[in-house]
Amino acid sequence: MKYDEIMVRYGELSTKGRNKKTFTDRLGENVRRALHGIDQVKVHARPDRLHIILNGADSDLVMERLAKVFGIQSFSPSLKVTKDFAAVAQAAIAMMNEQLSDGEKKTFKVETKRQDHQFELDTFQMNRQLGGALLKAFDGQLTVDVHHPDITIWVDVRLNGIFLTSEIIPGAGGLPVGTAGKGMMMLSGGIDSPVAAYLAMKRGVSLEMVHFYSPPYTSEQALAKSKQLTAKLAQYSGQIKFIQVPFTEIQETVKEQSPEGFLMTIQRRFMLRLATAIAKQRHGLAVFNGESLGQVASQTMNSMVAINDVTSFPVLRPVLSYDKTEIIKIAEQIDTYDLSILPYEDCCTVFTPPSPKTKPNLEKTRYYEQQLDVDGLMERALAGIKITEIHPGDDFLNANQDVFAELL
Ligand SMILES: Nc1ncnc2c1ncn2[C@@H]1O[C@H](COP(=O)(O)OP(=O)(O)OP(=O)(O)O)[C@@H](O)[C@H]1O
Repeated sequence: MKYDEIMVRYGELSTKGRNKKTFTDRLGENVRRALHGIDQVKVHARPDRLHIILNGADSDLVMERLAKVFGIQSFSPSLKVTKDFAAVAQAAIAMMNEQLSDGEKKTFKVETKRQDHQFELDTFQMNRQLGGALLKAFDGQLTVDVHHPDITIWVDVRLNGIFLTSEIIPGAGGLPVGTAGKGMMMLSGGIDSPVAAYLAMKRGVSLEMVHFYSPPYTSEQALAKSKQLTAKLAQYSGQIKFIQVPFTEIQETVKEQSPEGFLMTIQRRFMLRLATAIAKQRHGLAVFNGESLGQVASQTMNSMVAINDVTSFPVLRPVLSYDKTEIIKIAEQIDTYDLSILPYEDCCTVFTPPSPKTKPNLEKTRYYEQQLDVDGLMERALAGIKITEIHPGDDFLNANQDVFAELL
């Protein structure tokens, strides 16, 4: 069906009182960004609803992109007709036709809302007359059920025309990305951190990805994979800055100079210190990671105490209380799982000792770390940072197809 408009209902943001305009403006901007390249559409973010005027654009494509924009409760593809009952009836019959296969019997109701009180029919009259027209057109196939209908035709009599829809499609929920401030996401190539990133963005956080890599111990493919995950996540937020931080010197030094039981904790402290320093430079308000309580040695509360010691920034862990199976389920939903399980060598895996401490002692950790040139190592890692801007749909893996084929 050739729809004229997609009508969008706001999610939680409609409860935000005086901040509402900031939220609706931001959502409007995010929707425009998500529809980038579909030039003929017009987006109007009004206080009560957001309207996307299609001007002939493919409604399926628009809705596919819209389904990934946070801050939307639901949306409905709509037909627009002139303020004339015959035109309304014709559009409703066409809509019903789409929903009924030959000879199928269904129940229905018409539900009208009227903004234009000058229109000749009130809501009750419209419900009755349009219901009658549909019963006549689909004689024997349709019966009215006002309580639990199979199909509802919603009619909205507005000042600029009459809009009809028969579908309410659930949106992504959450809050518009950007309304909760900026955070630094520690993104590995694993399963958990992309899911944590998705959940943080869902609560309105605008993320920049911080990725530690250790050439030659980690390969170009491992880096490409993290970038590809970022491109997937960018579908939910628009472009994302990807900050790659060289971590080789730190890992080699820690491995060489620290006792084996403390390698992991000290490496993690460097990661968090670097993520905090980057957040400070780039006006981020918090650091996010993909830790889930008790999952591995570095994710016990004792380890968190020893690692968190290096920062005064909030370290937020969106998947903290999720089981692995729950995390995997989300990863599958957001289509990051297949990428995450591609075999690759993470900088942590390469340097992880066989038996890291699950209860590292904070004083001893500090003591062993003091033996290292922490400031120099930090300075050189920060000086080697490279930042790229990643857009939804960017392709890093196919650009590396040959090397990737070797991995599979
Ligand atoms: N190379 C890396 N670059 C950036 N962040 C990292 C890197 N490795 C680990 N992290 C961060 O530390 C968290 C814990 O890492 P770890 O490897 O212990 O756990 P994980 O549960 O396997 O997480 P993931 O599946 O996200 O890799 C990750 O979720 C991520 O936020």
